[in-house]
Formats: sequence, structure tokens, C-alpha cells
Amino acid sequence: MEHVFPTVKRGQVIGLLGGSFDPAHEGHAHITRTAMNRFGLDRVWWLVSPGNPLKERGPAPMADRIHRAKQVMNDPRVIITGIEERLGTRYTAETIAALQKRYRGTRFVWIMGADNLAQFHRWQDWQTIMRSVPIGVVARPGHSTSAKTSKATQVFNTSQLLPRESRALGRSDAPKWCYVNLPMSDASSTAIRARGDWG
Ligand SMILES: Nc1ncnc2c1ncn2[C@@H]1O[C@H](COP(=O)(O)OP(=O)(O)OP(=O)(O)O)[C@@H](O)[C@H]1O
Ligand SMILES: O=C(O)c1ccc[n+]([C@@H]2O[C@H](COP(=O)([O-])O)[C@@H](O)[C@H]2O)c1
Repeated sequence: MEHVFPTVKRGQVIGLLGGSFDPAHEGHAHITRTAMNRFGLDRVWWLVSPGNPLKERGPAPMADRIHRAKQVMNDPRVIITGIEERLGTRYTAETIAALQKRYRGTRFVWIMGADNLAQFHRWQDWQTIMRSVPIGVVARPGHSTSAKTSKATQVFNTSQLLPRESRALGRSDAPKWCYVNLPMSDASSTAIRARGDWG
């Protein structure tokens, strides 16, 4: 069943993994499990994007991406949703604001891979996002240096939680971000599309 607006139990910490999921793969499952274990999350919602505002190429149809995502990630703690399509949002700052309004009092944590931290300063209202929710970042092969030296990490360098403190992230107040390193998964949608077995 597709949960567009999932029910939240009082006190739960919800991780949000936004993505194109074009298609979903083991790397998405890896970042989800890592984030739940390392950042003190109770649930993770996959927000299957209507389309990344920075990507020129439109993704495969939403229904196909959601169908595949459910095959890849079958864990009762993880909910696959098309929330952004329903909200009519595409920009993460708008999505987070809408969710915080709808689920007043719920703690949300934004999750992303290191590739996204490297270019996070190009996102609309990225500093507002930083000040709205804690951010958990999971390393990705080939992106460590660009992520660690990114504009976002420099501007918010005093808001970093050390990897050994990562479990406190879910209950921290923003701005707070944490980068965890190992193990890594090299799976990517680009590689799957290049092999021609999707879309
Ligand atoms: N192997 C991975 N390790 C860690 N994070 C990942 C991995 N794959 C994807 N992610 C993260 O999951 C989120 C959604 O990723 P997305 O759907 O764009 O997959 P992708 O493989 O990066 O796609 P593409 O290759 O088309 O850019 C992003 O924050 C991305 O950084
Ligand atoms: O809000 C923005 O400006 C913005 C710019 C680029 C990416 N995002 C979001 O980042 C998430 C990851 O995108 P992607 O395509 O790398 O999977 C997804 O939820 C996008 O909507 C958001």
C-alpha cells in the first residue's frame, strides 16, 4: 500500500530521504540502514521526487519508480511515498516547511549522500534548510573531499556533530549536521541506467 501521508507516533524521529530513485538500488537501502543506525532515527520516509530541480533530464514515471523502490526496500520502518507530488513541492525547503506544518512537533532529519552535500549550497534556500532540520550525511565513494570542503560545511562548520556523537543527531536542534564515513556502497542510478536495465 502506498502511504502518501504516513501516521507518526508521538516522539518518533523521522528521517527523510529525498531522491529521484531513477531507479532505486542497494545504495539507497544502504544509506537508509546506515542513517537509522547512526543518526538515532525511528523511521525513514523515502520522498520519491517529481523531478530534481537541478537535473535537466526528467525521471521515469513516478508509479514505476515507486514500484521499484518498494521492491528494493522492504522494511516495516521505511515508507515509500510520493509526498512531494501530493504537496505540489519540488524544492526541499518547501517540502520540509510543509511537513513541519502538517506534523507539528515531529522531529525530522534530512538524509543525503556526500555527493549532495558537495553541491548543497546550490539548493534553493539551503541555509534555511540547515536551520530547519538536522542533516545526516552518509559517505559515497569519490565524493569525500568535495563534500568535506563544500561551501555548506564551511559556512556551518561550528554546527558539526562528530561521527562518534552521531546517535544524538535525531534529537538535536538545527542547525546540526553529521557526516559518517564507513562502510560505503558504490551503487548508483546512473550506472544502472548506463547498463540499460531501467527506463
Ligand atoms: N550508494 C550510495 N551511498 C550513499 N548515498 C547514496 C547512494 N546512492 C544514492 N545515495 C543518496 O540517496 C539520495 C537519492 O539519490 P538518487 O536517487 O539521486 O540516486 P543516485 O544513484 O545518486 O542517482 P543518479 O546516479 O541518477 O544521480 C541522494 O541523497 C544520494 O546522495
Ligand atoms: O531544493 C532544491 O533546490 C534541490 C536541489 C537539488 C536536489 N534537491 C533534492 O535532493 C534530493 C536528491 O535528489 P537526487 O536527484 O540527487 O536524488 C531530492 O529530494 C531532490 O528534490 C533539492
